[in-house]
Amino acid sequence: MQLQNIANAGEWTGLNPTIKQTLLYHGYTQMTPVQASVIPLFLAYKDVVVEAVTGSGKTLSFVIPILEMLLRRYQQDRPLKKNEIGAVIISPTRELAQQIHKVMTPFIDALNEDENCIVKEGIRHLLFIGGNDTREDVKLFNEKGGQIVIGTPGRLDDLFKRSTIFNTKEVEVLVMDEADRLLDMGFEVQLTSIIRKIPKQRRTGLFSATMTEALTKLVKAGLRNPVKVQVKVQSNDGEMISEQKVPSTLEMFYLIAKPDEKIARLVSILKNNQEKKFIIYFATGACVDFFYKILKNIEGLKELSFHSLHGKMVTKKRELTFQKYSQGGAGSVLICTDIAARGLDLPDIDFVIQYDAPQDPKAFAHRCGRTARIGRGGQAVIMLNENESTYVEFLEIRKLSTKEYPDEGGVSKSNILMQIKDMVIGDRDIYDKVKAN
Ligand SMILES: Nc1ncnc2c1ncn2[C@@H]1O[C@H](COP(=O)(O)OP(=O)(O)OP(=O)(O)O)[C@@H](O)[C@H]1O
Repeated sequence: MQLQNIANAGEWTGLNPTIKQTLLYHGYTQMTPVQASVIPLFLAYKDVVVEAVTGSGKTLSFVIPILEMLLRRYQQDRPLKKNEIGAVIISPTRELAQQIHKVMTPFIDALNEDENCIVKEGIRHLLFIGGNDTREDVKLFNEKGGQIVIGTPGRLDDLFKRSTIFNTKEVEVLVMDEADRLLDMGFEVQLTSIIRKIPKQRRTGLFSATMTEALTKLVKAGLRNPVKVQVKVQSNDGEMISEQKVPSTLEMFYLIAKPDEKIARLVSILKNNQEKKFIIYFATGACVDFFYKILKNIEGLKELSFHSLHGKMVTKKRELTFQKYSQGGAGSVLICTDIAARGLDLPDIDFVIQYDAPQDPKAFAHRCGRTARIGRGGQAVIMLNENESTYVEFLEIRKLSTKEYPDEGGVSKSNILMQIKDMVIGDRDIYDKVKAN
């Protein structure tokens, strides 16, 4: 595999004028470094394995080439028939798939509005994710087809197997976003099954901020002589670092607290930084439900607006929560599991708190990466119990965090515990959650 290390941004060149106009309209005046490297490679029909820091613009680096390659095939007089798919994008979570769909929408709208667009029947991108009715998915595709499909691996595999109306023989581009996560989540069987249905003569892209050894197998099975793109990050002292997974505009801290002090420290951070937008990670869905009920009722936090998100919630509720939190400003707090650790692009998050250390060490960087995106600043704190203090060494070795978060005070531990006790006694539902924890 060839290795390309890049650090510089660049001008948008050689793109369809409508696509370029849409980029400029959105204020994307220049390509980010990852885009400057990946777009030309993809357009030169190379397979790519892309490892670039969180929030560096990886999504557009595959969205743009997919659209350009689709237009190109129509220019070459190779249009797609109604039930033929030209590109498949696989994402590990429903939220991320929805986000990719949303990033692509303005480009497709602009192309469809352009009377000179070569795709006269219109370009359609369809979203196929778990939680929705598969019969609706089939109906939707059957009605008008879709040249680009975006989805979660289980649902895509299911649809491609279940119904012969999805013709994948013309797929030219396959993208696996957060590719390492797709494998970690145990989707290897579904990925292999999808890959088998797609022609070998395709372009494939694997994208993530963190790559693992396990991916080597997938790369060997699914990619042909790929170029590996690693985007270097400039550290504060000017050194170029390629192993860094998070941007240098991110300030990272840890704090060590006894179990009975931890919640008071959390309350103190929230109370003392009410002008910020937060995301807080917990280990399980039960913890999320519990802290959601508790935190919003704690004195001093009632002005904040809390939202909760985990995998056991139904899709509609997940969508609604995500939408409300995205629109919320200062004082919005998302309480969630690792379901919201990767890929989600919420540019105005100021503060990431990891109340529970992640089980998978790679999730650390992805969680932190929800803030400080595209040159903005941000802070991230990981809260550790005393018996987890070796985690600090792990962070130091990885050059991730060496600063201890100061105790901002203003909160009495015994008062917080008293409030929680009252809430637990008064609420059977919370009581059950406490027992479950
Ligand atoms: N060329 C550009 N100029 C300015 N902003 C951009 C550009 N490209 C993308 N962005 C913005 O940067 C933000 C991050 O992009 P994106 O979500 O693609 O990052 P990512 O690398 O996929 O991050 P993660 O690893 O967390 O998934 C988005 O808000 C996007 O709109």
